Amino acid sequence: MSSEQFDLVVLGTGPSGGTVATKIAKTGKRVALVDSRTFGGTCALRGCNPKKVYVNAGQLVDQVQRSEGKLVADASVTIDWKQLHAFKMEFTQPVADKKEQSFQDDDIQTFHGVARFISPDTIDVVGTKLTAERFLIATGGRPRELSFDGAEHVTRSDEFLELESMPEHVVFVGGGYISMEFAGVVARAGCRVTVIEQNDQVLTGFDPDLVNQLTDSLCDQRIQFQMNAGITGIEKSSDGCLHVHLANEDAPIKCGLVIHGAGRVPNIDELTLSRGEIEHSEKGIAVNEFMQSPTNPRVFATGDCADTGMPRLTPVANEDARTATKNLFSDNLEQTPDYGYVPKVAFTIPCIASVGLSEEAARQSNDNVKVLSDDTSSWGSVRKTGTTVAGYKILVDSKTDEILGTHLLGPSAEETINLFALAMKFNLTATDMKSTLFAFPTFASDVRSML
Ligand SMILES: Cc1cc2nc3c(=O)[nH]c(=O)nc-3n(C[C@H](O)[C@H](O)[C@H](O)COP(=O)(O)OP(=O)(O)OC[C@H]3O[C@@H](n4cnc5c(N)ncnc54)[C@H](O)[C@@H]3O)c2cc1C
Ligand SMILES: NC(=O)c1ccc[n+]([C@@H]2O[C@H](COP(=O)([O-])OP(=O)(O)OC[C@H]3O[C@@H](n4cnc5c(N)ncnc54)[C@H](O)[C@@H]3O)[C@@H](O)[C@H]2O)c1
Repeated sequence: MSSEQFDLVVLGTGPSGGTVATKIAKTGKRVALVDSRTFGGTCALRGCNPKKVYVNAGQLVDQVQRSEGKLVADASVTIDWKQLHAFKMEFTQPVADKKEQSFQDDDIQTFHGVARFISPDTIDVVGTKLTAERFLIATGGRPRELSFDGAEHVTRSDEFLELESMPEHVVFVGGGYISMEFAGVVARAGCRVTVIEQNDQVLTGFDPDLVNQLTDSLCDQRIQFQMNAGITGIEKSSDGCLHVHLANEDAPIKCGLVIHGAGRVPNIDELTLSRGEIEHSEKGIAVNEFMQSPTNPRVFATGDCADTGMPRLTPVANEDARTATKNLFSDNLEQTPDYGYVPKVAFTIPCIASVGLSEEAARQSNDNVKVLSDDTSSWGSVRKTGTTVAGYKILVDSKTDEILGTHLLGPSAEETINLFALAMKFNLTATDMKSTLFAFPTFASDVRSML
């Protein structure tokens, strides 16, 4: 077994690991970077970026179809899944080689394989021992294991993004981000969709009233919901069809594909963390406010694998990375993350977005909550797009004028929410926002009418 010594070994090449490796290498430290899959991580290869290509296709078809007889004369557009996949590959295919080359250009030594701790200061990567002064664990997340019979027939999100055709009927397990985003596209591709959710709301974490407005509109578009539903098993018949059995239904749902959208968990099982004396739980690797392991101070963790209590999103992974970069070789640990108010967007059709407190949380912590809300589907800005689903809910402290939370549904919600994240981070009041001139006609200019 060969062995090598580094200042820093980074596990994972996603938004958090790759960034830290590059920044520390530029300070002259000897850095190694390990990944068990192709270089680039989830966001660039199997998450945000390729997903957005598919969502763009779905949104385009949706808008054209809604605009027939208004903006366009003929709405006969279709999604060719094979062509869409090929277009997605234009974005994902070059990533691994480009990333690895750029790491190597920065004198980072790259390793391929599963990293496992064999002691507090050494990992093994397929037979090579890497010893280091510091480690950064940034191994991300993976789909939660499903416990029902036939779970092996469920297609994971990364496999979904490699498919070149869609069957007539697609079932999604879970009604969170992944299912609701992909379901919108699959439906616009002409397939029938069933979303099976174990709870009584899909898209938990978003405003329930806006979610209901969204799901009501989706039900008209070949998407059906099975709420409070438990899957007891999936069987595959000899003709290749899948039969999804639900606890509360006699007849199984017959479909061609079942997609996993039932949540992700920290990807830490293979790391043999106990041998590295690294505290962890099912919520991820324990870290203090400096992103450092409390039980092995040479180890830091960032992104989806770290137990920070933050949403598992790319901007959070980026902020974790900024924090870890500052602290890894600092004599005085000082840098803590500044997450501000993390905006969340589900790229449904149309998008739903949120930043700050929910109405329920705001009312629990504040007696002066003023709720500003409306269905904006009749507003001119929305009608001009052909969209029929839009709304907002803004929570303001009636005494201080502070914006406590903002929830948006409709065209450009994914962009407009960032205005509120900025305003809330820098303590702009509702009156400050209302008195700001925004270019017209834009969706931002609606903000003045909302407040
Ligand atoms: C389908 C999908 C869509 C998403 N869309 C969005 C979105 O629109 N917006 C958003 O903000 N977030 C989105 N996310 C979440 C986002 O991708 C993650 O929050 C982000 O990638 C986390 O970055 P990370 O650096 O923590 O880990 P990752 O990007 O997951 O990278 C971890 C890397 O570690 C490697 N690794 C794992 N185990 C080992 C090991 N033992 N040894 C060596 N290497 C290992 C993996 O191969 C991987 O390359 C999406 C996720 C998915 C799955
Ligand atoms: N736009 C974005 O920012 C974006 C997009 C995709 C993924 N992500 C990230 O990836 C994570 C994982 O996404 P996800 O959609 O898999 O999870 P999720 O946590 O968003 O939603 C999972 C849903 O599945 C349900 N569920 C779990 N087990 C079930 C079962 N056996 N039967 C029926 N329902 C079940 C849960 O009740 C929940 O509603 C997200 O939490 C987020 O961090 C973000």
